[in-house]
Amino acid sequence: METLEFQAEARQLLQLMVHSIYSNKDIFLRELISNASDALDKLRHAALVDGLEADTSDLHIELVVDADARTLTVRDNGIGMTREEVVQLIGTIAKSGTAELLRKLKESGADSRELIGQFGVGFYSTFMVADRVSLVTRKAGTHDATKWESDGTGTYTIDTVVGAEVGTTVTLHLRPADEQDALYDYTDEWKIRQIVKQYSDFIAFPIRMGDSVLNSMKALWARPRSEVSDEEYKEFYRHVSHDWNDPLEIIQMKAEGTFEYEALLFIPSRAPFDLFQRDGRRGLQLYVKRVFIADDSTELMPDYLRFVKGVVDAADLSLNISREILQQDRHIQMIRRRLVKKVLSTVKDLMTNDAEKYATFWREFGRAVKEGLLAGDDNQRAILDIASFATTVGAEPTTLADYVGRMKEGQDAIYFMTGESRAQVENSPHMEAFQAQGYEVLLLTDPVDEIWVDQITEYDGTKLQSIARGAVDLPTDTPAEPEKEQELTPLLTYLTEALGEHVKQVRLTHRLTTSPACLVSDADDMTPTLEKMYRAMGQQVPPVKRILELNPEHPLVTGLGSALADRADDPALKETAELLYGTALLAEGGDLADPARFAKLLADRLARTV
Ligand SMILES: Nc1ncnc2c1ncn2[C@@H]1O[C@H](COP(=O)(O)OP(=O)(O)OP(=O)(O)O)[C@@H](O)[C@H]1O
Repeated sequence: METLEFQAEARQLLQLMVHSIYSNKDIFLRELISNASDALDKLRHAALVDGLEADTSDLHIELVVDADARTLTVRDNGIGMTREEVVQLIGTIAKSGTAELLRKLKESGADSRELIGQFGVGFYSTFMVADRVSLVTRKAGTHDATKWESDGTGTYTIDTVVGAEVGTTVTLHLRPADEQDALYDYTDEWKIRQIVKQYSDFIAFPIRMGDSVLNSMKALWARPRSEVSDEEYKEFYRHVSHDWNDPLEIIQMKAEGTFEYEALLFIPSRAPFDLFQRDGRRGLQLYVKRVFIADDSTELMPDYLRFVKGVVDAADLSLNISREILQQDRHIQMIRRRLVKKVLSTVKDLMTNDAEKYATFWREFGRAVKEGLLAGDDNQRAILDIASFATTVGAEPTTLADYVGRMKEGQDAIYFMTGESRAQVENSPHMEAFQAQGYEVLLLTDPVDEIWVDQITEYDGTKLQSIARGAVDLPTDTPAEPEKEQELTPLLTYLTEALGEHVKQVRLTHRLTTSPACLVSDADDMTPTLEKMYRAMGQQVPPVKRILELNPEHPLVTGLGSALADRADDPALKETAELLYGTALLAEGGDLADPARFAKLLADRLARTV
């Protein structure tokens, strides 16, 4: 026998369990049954697809209570675990981001129940009700079994045993009941029946206690919506999603005819912590005629809808279909297309009928959904229709349709600006004329925004126009004064030369009202934020020079123009040019290439004025 230590994160999580942050302790049984059900699914699948030799004739879960010994045993004849798997799966928390989440959990205190829902604490929840837990498991296709035991503190023991059946048996040595603390007597058969009915009725395998079967085993997705209670849906959602929170929306679908399938999908009410992690949990469960085929089937949902959870039950697929074939299967592709359309149209309905739910949806998942704008399929328009964006008009996000409805007379484009934060974009000099003349501008600050605006140039016939790229002419601009501007031509030539290292062109603009200058990207060039993003991803991108635009009304600009006419060879001119460029960069929140030099130039100049 060996004594091993729990991994640090696992120990922390266990401690939280022992000190029971869940007010509802009954759920430990749901977790154990859920694991058992998964193990049974896996065994059936392995027998079917991988040709594993195993007895799958009577897959079931068995519950045994012993009031005298104060134990509750949950046994399944599913796939089981090897010794390595026990150490790996039970002794550690493999999921990335968990340490981070645990830290948050500690800090937040009150909110911990919601947060912990994201772990799916699974097996460890047994320590809420038991002071000792033992697990004996034998993997199908192997001979020896493994016995694991722990009191949920720092260590566990592990041993090889012989003579066990294939499958897993978990025995809980129950703590004394304490109903005031919602710790019930889990050797009470009635209590067990009630918990199973409440949380695990839909489990597809019989859950037996003595001679009776405790669950109805009805596939929830196959039952008409009117017959299923909200509670049942919620429990099922928890089973498929491992999310503690209630779903935001339930979508049920049924297709008959040449290709039949049923689907029960859920839109969560919260983004999982791993939504933007590459190894995050994603995909739907796939069944064929009620038989579980695969978990995490990413073939059924595009990546940008990776947060959608649920089950698809297809009638006409082969039971032993492999992952590779799934990806190519015409039927699967067709189902996927329909599911996507349905999810998008459901969100659209929320938009019209339940603004609050829609707002929650977009806040939690909008950033992911916008990735769909890059997917190059025919759903671009549908995604734009359900998207909303921060705007200079009010604190609430707006849809593109609403924006278009508010456009000013003569305005022919949807104006937007991308950047790293709302504050940065809102205060950027590019915004001045738009603000002054009352034009609404969308504030796009998600990294993905930088990319899709490059590919999508219009919405419903109205052009999308960045206010920080290319030349912008506002319909209400005051007409230019050609003579005055002509006077500045030598200055433009001079500055283009003097700042050649930093900018590709210097020109006049009407977009500024108070600032002397700003920087804009050429219509086809990469924006500085995008440049930064590529660099952060480790890609080599050559620095892109931008265009310096000057406000012909600003005294600094006109003054510099006259100074150039009077004393073209004054070295101070070049320094002023550099300061002008530097302030334009700072004003938009950019980074100076040589901050020390800028600071010195500025300090010298200030010294001369005090
Ligand atoms: N009865 C069982 N039979 C076979 N493997 C099991 C069994 N119970 C647990 N496991 C394995 O141990 C892993 C960890 O289980 P645990 O309940 O802690 O988390 P989980 O089921 O992966 O996810 P969640 O934490 O969301 O419940 C499972 O993923 C599974 O591989």
